[in-house]
Amino acid sequence: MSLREHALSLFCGAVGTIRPAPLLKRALKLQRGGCPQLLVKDQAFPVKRDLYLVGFGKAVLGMAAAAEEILGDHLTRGIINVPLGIQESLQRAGMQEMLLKPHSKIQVIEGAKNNLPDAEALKGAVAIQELAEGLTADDLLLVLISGGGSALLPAPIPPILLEEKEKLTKMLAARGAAIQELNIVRKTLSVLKGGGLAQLAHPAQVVSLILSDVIGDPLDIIASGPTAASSHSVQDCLQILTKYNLLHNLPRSVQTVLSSSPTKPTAPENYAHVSNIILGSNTLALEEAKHQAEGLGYAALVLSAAVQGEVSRVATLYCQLIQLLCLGFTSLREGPPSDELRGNLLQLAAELQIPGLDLKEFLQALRGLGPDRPVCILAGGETTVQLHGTGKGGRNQELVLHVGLGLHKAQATGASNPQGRCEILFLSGGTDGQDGPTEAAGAFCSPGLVAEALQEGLDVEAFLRNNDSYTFFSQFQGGRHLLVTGLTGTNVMDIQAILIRATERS
Ligand SMILES: Nc1ncnc2c1ncn2[C@@H]1O[C@H](COP(=O)(O)OP(=O)(O)OP(=O)(O)O)[C@@H](O)[C@H]1O
Ligand SMILES: O=C(O)[C@H](O)CO
Repeated sequence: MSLREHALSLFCGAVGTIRPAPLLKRALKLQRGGCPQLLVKDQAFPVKRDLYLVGFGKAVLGMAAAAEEILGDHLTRGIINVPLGIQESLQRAGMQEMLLKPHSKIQVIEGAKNNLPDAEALKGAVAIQELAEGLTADDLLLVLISGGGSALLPAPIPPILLEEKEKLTKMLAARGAAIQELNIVRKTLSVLKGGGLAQLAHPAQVVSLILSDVIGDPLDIIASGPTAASSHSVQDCLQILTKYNLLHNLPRSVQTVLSSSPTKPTAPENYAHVSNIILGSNTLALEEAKHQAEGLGYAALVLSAAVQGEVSRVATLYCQLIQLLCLGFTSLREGPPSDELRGNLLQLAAELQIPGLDLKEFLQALRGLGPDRPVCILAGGETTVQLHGTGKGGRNQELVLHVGLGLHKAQATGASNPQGRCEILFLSGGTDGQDGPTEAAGAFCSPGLVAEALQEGLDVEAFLRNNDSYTFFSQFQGGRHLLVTGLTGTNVMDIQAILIRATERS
């Protein structure tokens, strides 16, 4: 099998393991009988009277289908907001288990085309708000949450208009704001985010089941934390708007809301009726990919499930790591080139501040890998892209293009070229199957990409300058290097894989 086939199979295996149905079936049970109870992991919640379900996010359709199967007749009614086209896409992909059955008690609202809030998503948010407001102390509200939930649950505080809020979040994203920053702003301007939904559902018992797509699994940031106590204040929001130079151009409506926002978030004791439970995350996906890589004969290591930072800096980290791995396949394993690369890598990792990453320890583990086995390094997380061009792309495709360029430059300038002894493949893909506003999940590259593209008249650097990675990969060798999976119905951020094997013994 080619490295590319291996990489694809690892990616699909990783995504398979964080599919909503298996996750939910493992975590959620209904104990029937005189006084039924909802069992979630090791917690029990009595179902005193009616059981309602709401949900929002890219993975929520499959979560809802599995939940309805488990809850059966005990479910009174549900509403979920899911991405536009997801039912058709899953139907086409034959993923029946992710679809609701005919006569389901759950109403599905599709919206947020290209992950942007729109009128349909707003309609869904209003319906969810009304359901939550009507609950009593005898009701239980099961909330299904996954990434993409922010765009699918827009409820701007009046007089802010949806378009105004959308424009502001778009500007923040384009200026490179991280998801934490973006969602702190969204929370301040929203009725349902930042714990708003949980407060409206009070006094009902609220149980939220969450698929995390944010580094470190912070409950108050994932989907902007509609059922989590917020640790952020309006002051934090103002700081972010100042940082991105947006404070002085705010619409009047936003200014009005900011000036009348409470200075402190709702106190945690007001969340006694809420339980937020994480069901799955990027870590789980990487564990599965590692397991599968080992099955394919690789010596596999997970670098981190929290890779973050500006996309070109992260690409440099991966390029240096690849160079170092290639040295492992040559007689240059120890000595000056290797020491220099190690030093550079440590510096870069310190700059990127990847939470929990002990690169020294990782490099030590790398040294321990046998010299003859192919190597697979896995990582996950979410990079940030500063949009300065007008092209079409996503952070995974842009990362892959940067890595291709970096490997090309290293090849061209390296005195002793360790890449020559290895076959190398790099993959980066979004587990949701959609990288930015494109039809691809990500892309693959190997060190020959830049030279081969030039033969087709494609200048990689020009595409990068215009943030046009999708157009590049669509044109390059007939789109062969795009990773296209279709919407997967799940979402735990992005996954990267580096696969390397020796082409000759050194
Ligand atoms: N032309 C482009 N080139 C590179 N990246 C882009 C481009 N256009 C948008 N992006 C990036 O795509 C990201 C949005 O992609 P996507 O819709 O996949 O969001 P997401 O973060 O996965 O969403 P969620 O976390 O809500 O599921 C933003 O980080 C944005 O900067
Ligand atoms: O919806 C969102 O806010 C992002 O996907 C992070 O959870």
